[in-house]
Amino acid sequence: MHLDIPTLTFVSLLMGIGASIGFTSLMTVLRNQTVLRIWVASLWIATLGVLLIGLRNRIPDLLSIVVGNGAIVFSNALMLKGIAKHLGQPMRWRWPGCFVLVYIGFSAWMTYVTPDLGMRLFIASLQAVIFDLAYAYLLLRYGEPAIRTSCRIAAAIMLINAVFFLMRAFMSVAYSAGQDIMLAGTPVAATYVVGILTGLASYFALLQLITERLMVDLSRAAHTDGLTGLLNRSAIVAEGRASLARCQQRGQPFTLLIFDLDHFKQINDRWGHDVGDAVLRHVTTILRSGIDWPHMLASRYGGEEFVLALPGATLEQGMEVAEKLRYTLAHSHARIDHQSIPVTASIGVAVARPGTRFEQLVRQADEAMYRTKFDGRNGVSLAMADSAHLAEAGDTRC
Ligand SMILES: Nc1nc2c(ncn2[C@@H]2O[C@H](COP(=O)(O)OP(=O)(O)OP(=O)(O)O)[C@@H](O)[C@H]2O)c(=O)[nH]1
Repeated sequence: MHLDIPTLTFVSLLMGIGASIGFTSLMTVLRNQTVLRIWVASLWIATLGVLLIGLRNRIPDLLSIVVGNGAIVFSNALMLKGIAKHLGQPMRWRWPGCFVLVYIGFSAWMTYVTPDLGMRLFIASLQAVIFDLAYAYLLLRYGEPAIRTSCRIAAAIMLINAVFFLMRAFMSVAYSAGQDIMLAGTPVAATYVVGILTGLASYFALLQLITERLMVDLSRAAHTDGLTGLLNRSAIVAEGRASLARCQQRGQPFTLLIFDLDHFKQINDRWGHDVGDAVLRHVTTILRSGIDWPHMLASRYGGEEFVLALPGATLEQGMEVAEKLRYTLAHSHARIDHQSIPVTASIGVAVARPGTRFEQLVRQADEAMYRTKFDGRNGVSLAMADSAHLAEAGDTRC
């Protein structure tokens, strides 16, 4: 077996074509993954670059060296853009764009003005090192905890890539090669073999990034309400049960609030369902910005009904939170399409007793909430058992 550079370039080309086809077919299934589109474009452009470089001596130098290397550096910039997008970071084209242009200019200079294969190889390797370090930096710096495993693995592969390209930058080129990379000699050929392996690892790293992101997105979608982003009904029941059990084990109190928007049907009937939806989002914003309780669980339980679980909150603290919520909602009209829509809520509060199950607590708070509706809405009521408890203690709030 003779692993010369043309053979290795051909293997790289086949691998690039295979990976590009594979990622393209994946894109047809995962249509809404815009990141995948960017990476697919990057892979095809890199493959084109390898093809043009591989056709050295068969096509003009302008195409083989300048356009070929330009395609590779542009594909690297696209890969960076995709990684930034994957991590939810905006990336402006200014610096990567300048880098690409300077690199292309340099390739042309080193081809036509002062031809120097060694220097060309050195700079080409250095640009790869810079991009690999940039990928790894982004992945380690901005990978959110939920997708950290795939980010760390990908970053490790990119760092190995960077080390490999750094070694290639200092490889000596055979004297007899002249300006032809295909004759650069055994040390450079050996780096091609390593490059094929690390390239393969990079494809798997991309797949892993996409897979972990999809799993996190799916799990989030299964737990959250699409309109408000709050927990959905089944998620609050599951998480509420666990939270209540923890509080009961530690002997801590646990209070639950249910609130239902008043006359919500009238909002829908008068302004339409879109405005109704916007009102639900407005209520969510008030909830998120106005109520700050450690480890609070907030959920849209049904249509215009919300549940708040307050682990560690006593009855009195739960009542305070409920009153604050009622007051804030009643004094913050939803401003939608230049209209000011008054929003009030009827709230029910229940505190867990020893052995109370989460579902029981929800039922008790729900009954209290219906009493608020009955009493004229825009108010707070306690569950029966809790009212009796407060009355015994001489508190008249119930
Ligand atoms: N816009 C919008 N409306 C919803 C959604 N889910 C449920 N609704 C509407 O919420 C309204 C609830 O009406 P009702 O149960 O009569 O309650 P209400 O008008 O708030 O009256 P009270 O609860 O007695 O104060 C219905 O018109 C539902 O169509 C939703 O996701 N978006």
